[in-house]
Amino acid sequence: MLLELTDVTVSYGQTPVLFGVNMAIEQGDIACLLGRNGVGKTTLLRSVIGLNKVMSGNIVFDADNITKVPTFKRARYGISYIPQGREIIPYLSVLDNLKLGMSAGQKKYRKIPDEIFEFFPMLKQHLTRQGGLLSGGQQQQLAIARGLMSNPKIMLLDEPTEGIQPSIVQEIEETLKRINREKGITLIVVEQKVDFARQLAQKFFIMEKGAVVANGATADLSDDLVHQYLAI
Ligand SMILES: Nc1ncnc2c1ncn2[C@@H]1O[C@H](COP(=O)(O)OP(=O)(O)OP(=O)(O)O)[C@@H](O)[C@H]1O
Repeated sequence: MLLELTDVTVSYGQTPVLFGVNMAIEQGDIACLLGRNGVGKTTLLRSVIGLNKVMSGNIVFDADNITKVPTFKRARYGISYIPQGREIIPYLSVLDNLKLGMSAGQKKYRKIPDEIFEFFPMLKQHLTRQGGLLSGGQQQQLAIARGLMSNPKIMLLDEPTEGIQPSIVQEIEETLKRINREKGITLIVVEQKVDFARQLAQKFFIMEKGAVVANGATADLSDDLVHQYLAI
């Protein structure tokens, strides 16, 4: 198992948000994390990268217990987090935004590796442009590329298709599949769009009220489950 969460509990102040989450991700998986607004999906990703403190339970990554390891060290272990809203630095160039990702990982690149531009050819044409001037879809691609710069084993993506036009969503889906296939990088993707999740991922986890309540192969993600846990 590459990543295993056991009985993970997280609170904001006195308010518990995750109640004993269990989740197991194998090396090479593409897993989607589904659930209605506010059930704790973002909190779960933030706990894995160390931005939310775990009150009880354990997070084991690549055979190491990382529950109390600080965020910067988790990046060195090979965990990359691409937050919702992408968090591109608007006044920095595309190149400088990419370089920000370099320092996070264990292996430090001295220049942007060519493969980044093979996955995202668009970035090469816009290297000197300010990040804030890119379209939403381009910023998302930049955020994923920046996440790759730390040479991760796993990437945690929070709603990578949110607010992005359908043609770019398709492109992002294909690129994520290539990153998984060609680099063997495991992906956990928080997603609202069930169709996108079904096409991208082989496995699903559904959350409800701070816990994982269903999981399995996306081929078995039934309309009943969608209705019960995801329909608004
Ligand atoms: N910084 C915070 N302080 C207090 N409560 C918070 C904070 N961040 C989130 N919450 C609460 O924790 C719960 C889980 O939020 P979280 O963002 O993890 O859910 P989510 O499933 O990712 O939702 P969404 O799809 O809206 O992003 C919600 O009730 C939310 O209001």
